[in-house]
Amino acid sequence: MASMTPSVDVPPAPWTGRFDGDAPEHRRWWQAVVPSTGAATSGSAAKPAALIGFASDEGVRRNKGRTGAAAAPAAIRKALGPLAFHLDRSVTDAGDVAVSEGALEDAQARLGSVVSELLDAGHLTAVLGGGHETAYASYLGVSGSQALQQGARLGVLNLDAHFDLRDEPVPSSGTPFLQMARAEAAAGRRFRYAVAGVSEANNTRALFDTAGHLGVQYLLDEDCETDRVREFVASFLADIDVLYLTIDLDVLPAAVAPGVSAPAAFGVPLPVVSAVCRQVAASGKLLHLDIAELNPAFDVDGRTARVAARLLDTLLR
Ligand SMILES: N=CN[C@@H](CCC(=O)O)C(=O)O
Ligand SMILES: [Mn+2]
Ligand SMILES: [Mn+2]
Repeated sequence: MASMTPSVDVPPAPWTGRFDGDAPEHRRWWQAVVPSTGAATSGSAAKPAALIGFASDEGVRRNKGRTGAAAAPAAIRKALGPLAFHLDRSVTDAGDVAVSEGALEDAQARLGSVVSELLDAGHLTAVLGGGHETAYASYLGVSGSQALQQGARLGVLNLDAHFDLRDEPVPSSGTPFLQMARAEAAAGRRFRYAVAGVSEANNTRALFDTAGHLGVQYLLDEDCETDRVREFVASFLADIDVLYLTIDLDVLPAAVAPGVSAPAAFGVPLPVVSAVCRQVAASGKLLHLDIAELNPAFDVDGRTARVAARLLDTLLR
């Protein structure tokens, strides 16, 4: 008898999409995804993937942004459902962790526990955010996993127009990577953090200084041409054992990703972001990923949700 993974607030709901038939050659995501039992079961060689939603607006609200990201997990599942399923791995849906009445820290801790548990059961975990406060919850999950406890060197790669290294009294969508830096220092580990797509115009001198002090490796949006990003990512991957990839959809140009809190005037082109996803997926080092900052209230005909779904499909190949 299948049981729900403990600690989620919203159990997995049925997926929907176009129906072309029951045979394997007709399969789409909505027909392939099964509700999570917490245990990893896979008939194929690749690790099974587990999707977990983080229905959170609280980080963006605290960061003075445009709220609406709590509706993103459902919007991403809706965009993924009709896509043709070409994956070599099985995919389970663990449902959502939700933030209630401003209790962000509690929800981040709970999502962290769910992620650790799914990682330790042998899954490739993928969180559907939520604002970028999702990243600190992801980090809690990754840092609590057996892989890290056993000494694996973690790298955090962020595709984002922003550093999200704000030094604020209250955690938000603007602070997750400074929170990680402090937690890694407290654990006596080196914080390996790289950001591709940083917009100089949208990060203050103070944020660049913090990045400098922390030894953050970054590439500006204007320098994100495919070969250069490929080299940047390859050199980051060379120095780590396991990767946590986080995609803030505002790394993309506003025309491609209008449904975010802070749309990018410049942005990194989708083919470049997609190439990074393929590179990361092929590296064998991807431990965990998340996709953050989708805001369906500002989306145009589901454009941003479709991009999120397409990138997830690429990453889980
Ligand atoms: N996740 C948030 N990132 C940005 C938002 C910037 C903005 O709202 O303009 C930040 O805090 O820097
Ligand atoms: Mn951003
Ligand atoms: Mn961000």
